[in-house]
Amino acid sequence: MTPSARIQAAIDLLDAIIAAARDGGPAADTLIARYFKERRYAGSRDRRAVRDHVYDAIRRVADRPEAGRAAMIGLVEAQPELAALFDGSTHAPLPIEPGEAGAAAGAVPGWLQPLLAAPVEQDALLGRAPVDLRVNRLKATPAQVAPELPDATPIEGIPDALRLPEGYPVEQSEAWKRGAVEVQDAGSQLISAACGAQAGQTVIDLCAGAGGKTLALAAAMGGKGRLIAADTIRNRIDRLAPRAERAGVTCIERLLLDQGHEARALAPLVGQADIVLVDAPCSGTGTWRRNPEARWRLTQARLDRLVSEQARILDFAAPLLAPGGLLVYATCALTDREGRDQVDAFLARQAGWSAEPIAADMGRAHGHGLLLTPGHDGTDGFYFARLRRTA
Ligand SMILES: C[S@@+](CC[C@H](N)C(=O)[O-])C[C@H]1O[C@@H](n2cnc3c(N)ncnc32)[C@H](O)[C@@H]1O
Repeated sequence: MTPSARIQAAIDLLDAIIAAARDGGPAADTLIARYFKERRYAGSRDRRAVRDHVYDAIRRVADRPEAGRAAMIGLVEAQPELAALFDGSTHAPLPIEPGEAGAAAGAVPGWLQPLLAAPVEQDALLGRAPVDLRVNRLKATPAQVAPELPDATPIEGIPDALRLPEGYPVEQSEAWKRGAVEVQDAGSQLISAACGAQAGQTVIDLCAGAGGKTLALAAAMGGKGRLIAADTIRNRIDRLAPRAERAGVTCIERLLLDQGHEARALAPLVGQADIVLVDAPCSGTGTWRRNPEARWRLTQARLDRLVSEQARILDFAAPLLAPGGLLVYATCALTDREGRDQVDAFLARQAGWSAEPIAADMGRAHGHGLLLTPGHDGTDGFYFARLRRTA
């Protein structure tokens, strides 16, 4: 492909990504993979170059643009050398017309800016994320892993965390293959640690997804106790099985919940749990470093739905705790509605609960919980709180 044809390919892909973001279609990565599957003539350098153009354009624009061409012309402002590639030759985009505007640059969609927690450094939300690892204590110690991953550095404040540079192919390392390390953002590791899970306890990971935090909880429990990983999406929870096998974890029970009727499957667990982790579905505003197109998908209506779903999940989570038990509420969101205010509303709604301070060397206290941000902590953005059942 010529450099100009790569620009046109990026424009075509951006058109598809914009439509998918508007209509709830596939993720950008899926669309890019499909696009190249149908174009075998594109070599690996073409693919990399097109992908870089696409993601540079996505990162630069906060509000979903009208069209791929506007997004790419916007990128020309940041990368003026691209302007000459709009030359109208075969497979190339037409020249940029005088006065033809590109999409405006920005980090956070305008409507969302006032909703983000005040301490959030908004410009840092689109930075490049490193590869964070959690050393799996069931298989190794950080000291044992260090010689296998000489590029890894420790992360202060999180004893089992290591950090590698962005894009490091960790899955090719022996340490990863034998399950001695898991890829997990340092912020996620802090949330699992805040659960304080111990061997022999009954622990429920209520929104377990593919089990990133479940595996961390299992390691903290030394692989002993009752650990239930629940979710409403079967293929997410199914992905946990091979991950648990690689990590050497055998104590996990997987539980598929029926959306809207979760209490049925959870009934035998009422009053049983020492710890329940609610890692709730959320706007993902803290994960834009890895998923910048999420900004083009989020709407006020979707945020409203997420906020009420989080409250509903908290309400069916609460009865699962034994008296004295701990509910950890977490989101990878940085809006106060999903974090601080959600916790305040829970405490106001439910009698017999109190928030506990969180002892951590990272983050900032915010309301009853802790706020982690890319700008302040170098982690993905999270909000989490520890809520104790007192009665
Ligand atoms: C933020 S993700 C969890 C990520 C996961 N804990 C991890 O560490 O990798 C939220 C999860 O909540 C699940 N979820 C959504 N609605 C739910 C519900 N009503 N009950 C339980 N899980 C739900 C979603 O399917 C999704 O997997």
